[in-house]
Amino acid sequence: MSVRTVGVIGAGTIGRGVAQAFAKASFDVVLVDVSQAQIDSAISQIGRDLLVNGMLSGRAPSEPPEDVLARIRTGTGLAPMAEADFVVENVTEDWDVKREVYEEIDSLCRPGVVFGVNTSAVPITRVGSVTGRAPQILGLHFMNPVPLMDTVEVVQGHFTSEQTLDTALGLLKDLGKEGIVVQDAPGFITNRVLMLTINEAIFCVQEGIASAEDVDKMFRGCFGHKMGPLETGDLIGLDTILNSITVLHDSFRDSKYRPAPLLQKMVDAGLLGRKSGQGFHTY
Ligand SMILES: NC(=O)c1ccc[n+]([C@@H]2O[C@H](COP(=O)([O-])OP(=O)(O)OC[C@H]3O[C@@H](n4cnc5c(N)ncnc54)[C@H](O)[C@@H]3O)[C@@H](O)[C@H]2O)c1
Repeated sequence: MSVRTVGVIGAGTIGRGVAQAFAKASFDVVLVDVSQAQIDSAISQIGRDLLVNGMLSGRAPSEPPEDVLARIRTGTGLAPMAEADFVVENVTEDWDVKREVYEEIDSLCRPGVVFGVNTSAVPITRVGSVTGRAPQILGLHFMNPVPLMDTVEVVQGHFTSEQTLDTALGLLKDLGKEGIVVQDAPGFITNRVLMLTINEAIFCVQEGIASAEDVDKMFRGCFGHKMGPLETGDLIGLDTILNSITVLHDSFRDSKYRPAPLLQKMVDAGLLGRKSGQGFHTY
């Protein structure tokens, strides 16, 4: 099936970036959310981003932002998904919320339409099991901010077909992104490794081995990373880090994923990183 219209469900942090990336690459986009306020905020952020990124690139914009925005239609229910040739779901990371969405779109969308699951930890095979189209379901773990990150973790569920993978990898190429295929496992690759690293860095600070500033400085200076693990944790949100490492702990039942007590304490104190103004660093 050739893809012209992309359905994007969820207009939050990641969904708005996904909508922007597809519209910029000349696809027609239908962006839906349960909240009109989220849609309004998404559309104004996309407009601002298109302007700023155009200026930062130092090149004349290939297209005025209003032309890109004109390719994004919006709605507050799932009904418009009936028009989609390909769907990317980006709703809240809560299995009950996601399950309801998949049950509904499975009956709304044409047979053969592929569903890309954007999730940090929900198993792709489980999503497939609540639909009648498991071969057409795969994970598309976009990174934040979507328009600037050129690699996507593509997750093959137990029943995901090769044809589905080919369709998705081709679409990502159209967005100027490379998809890297991994198998379905808790946290996939990115979150499994990253969360463990951030959690271990938090243990080091807790034990007084080094300050948060020095831990981050070492990762930047010694390894050439753009950001250290604690800065990265602050960017993602320490509540999200705690949630993710807890999912890994529950899934593997392996004590190496136990959350650092200092991480739990900071979340209890409301010190969540950038979004609260204070985490391991001050913003
Ligand atoms: N934030 C990140 O850095 C990041 C990175 C990769 C993947 N993800 C994954 O992407 C998904 C979304 O994360 P986010 O950070 O954008 O969350 P978010 O909370 O910013 O946005 C979620 C959006 O989903 C909407 N929503 C909830 N129920 C809905 C429904 N039934 N129908 C339509 N919309 C609904 C909410 O109103 C909200 O706007 C999660 O599964 C998350 O794990 C997030």
